[in-house]
Amino acid sequence: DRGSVQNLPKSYDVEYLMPVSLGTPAQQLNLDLDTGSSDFWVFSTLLKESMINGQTLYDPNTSTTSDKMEGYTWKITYGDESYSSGDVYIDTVTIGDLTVSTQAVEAAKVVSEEFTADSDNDGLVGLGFGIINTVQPYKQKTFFEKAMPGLDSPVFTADLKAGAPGRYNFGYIDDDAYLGNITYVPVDSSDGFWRWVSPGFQVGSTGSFNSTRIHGIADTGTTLLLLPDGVCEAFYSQIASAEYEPSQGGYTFECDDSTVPDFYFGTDNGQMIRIPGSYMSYSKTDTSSQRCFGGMQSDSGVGFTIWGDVALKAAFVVFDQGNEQLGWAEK
Ligand SMILES: Cc1ccc(-c2noc([C@H]3C[C@@H](O)CN3)n2)cc1F
Repeated sequence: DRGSVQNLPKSYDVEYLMPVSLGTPAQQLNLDLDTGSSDFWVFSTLLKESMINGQTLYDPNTSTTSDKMEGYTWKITYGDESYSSGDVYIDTVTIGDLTVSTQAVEAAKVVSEEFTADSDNDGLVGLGFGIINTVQPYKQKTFFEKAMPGLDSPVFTADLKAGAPGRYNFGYIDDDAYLGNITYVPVDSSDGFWRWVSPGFQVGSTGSFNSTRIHGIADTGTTLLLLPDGVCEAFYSQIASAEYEPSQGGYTFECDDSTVPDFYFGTDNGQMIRIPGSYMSYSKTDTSSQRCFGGMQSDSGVGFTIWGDVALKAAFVVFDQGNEQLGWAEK
C-alpha cells in the first residue's frame, strides 16, 4: 500500500498543512504533520465556542465509524508552551488515499490561545515515535505506525518547498523528487524523536567545512533552524548588517542585505545539503522596519538542535522508521 498528499505552506512557510479525511461520511480537516511529536489530535465539537476561531471541527457523533475510548484522555505541550487536551475516539483516517481504519483520534476539549489564533490549523498529525504519545491510560500508535505493516516500504518522505506546495509520500520513495543520491544517517529514537548527528557545517560556498558533531532532531513542526550558538555566530558574522537583538528574541539583519551566504550542513561521508541564503530572511521584524528575523536562531533554549522547516525545505527527506534512519538528498 502507499499514499501521497500535497502539503501547502502558510505565509512565511510558518507551517505546512495537508488535507486529511476522518470518519464516515468523510470529514476533511487541514492538519499539520509534525515529526517532533506523536499525538494525532484535532479541533472537535467537544471544544468551548471561545476556543474556536474558524477551524473545521471533527464531530465524532456524526461519524458512523467512531467509537469513544471510554476513560482515555490526552494532554500535550509543545516547544513554544502551547498545549491541547481532550478525549479519544477510534475512527477511520485517510491521508493521500492511504487509510488506517482504527486510528486513535484525539478530540480536543481544550486548546491554548496559540492554537485558537491559528485559524487555518485544524490539528496535528504527530509522526514522531509512539513512545511519546500522551494518551492515558495506554499510549496510542501514530498514523504511520498503524499504516506501516501494510506499506510497500516502511518509510514516509517529506518534500517541503519554499513558498510553494510540496508533498508527503507514504510507503515509497519517488525517485523523480530528488537529485543525485539519498544519503542515510542512523536515528536514535529512544526519546521519541528523529534524532541524528550531523558531522558539521560550512558557511558560504567558499567557506571551510567545520567538523563538529551536531546532535539534533528532524522536526517538520518547527518553523526555524535552531543550531548551537557557535554555529549561529559563524554564520551571522558573515552578514554585514546582522546583529543579535534581545528585544526581537534573536538574530536580525537588513532584509535586503546582499551578503547573506548559503549555509551547508553535513549528512554523511562528505555529502552536504545547501540551504540558500534566501531561506534565512524569515520575516520582517515589524511593519515599518527593513530588518528581518533570521531563519537560523540559537538552540540554547531547547538543549538540542532542531532541523526545522528552514532546513527541511532545502532537502528531500526520507523518514525510514523500518530501519531507524533518515535519508537526505538535494532537490
Ligand atoms: C499553534 C501551534 C503551536 C505549536 C505547534 C507545533 N507543532 O509542532 C511543533 C514542534 C515543536 C515541538 O513541540 C514538536 N514540533 N510545534 C503548532 C501550532 F500550530
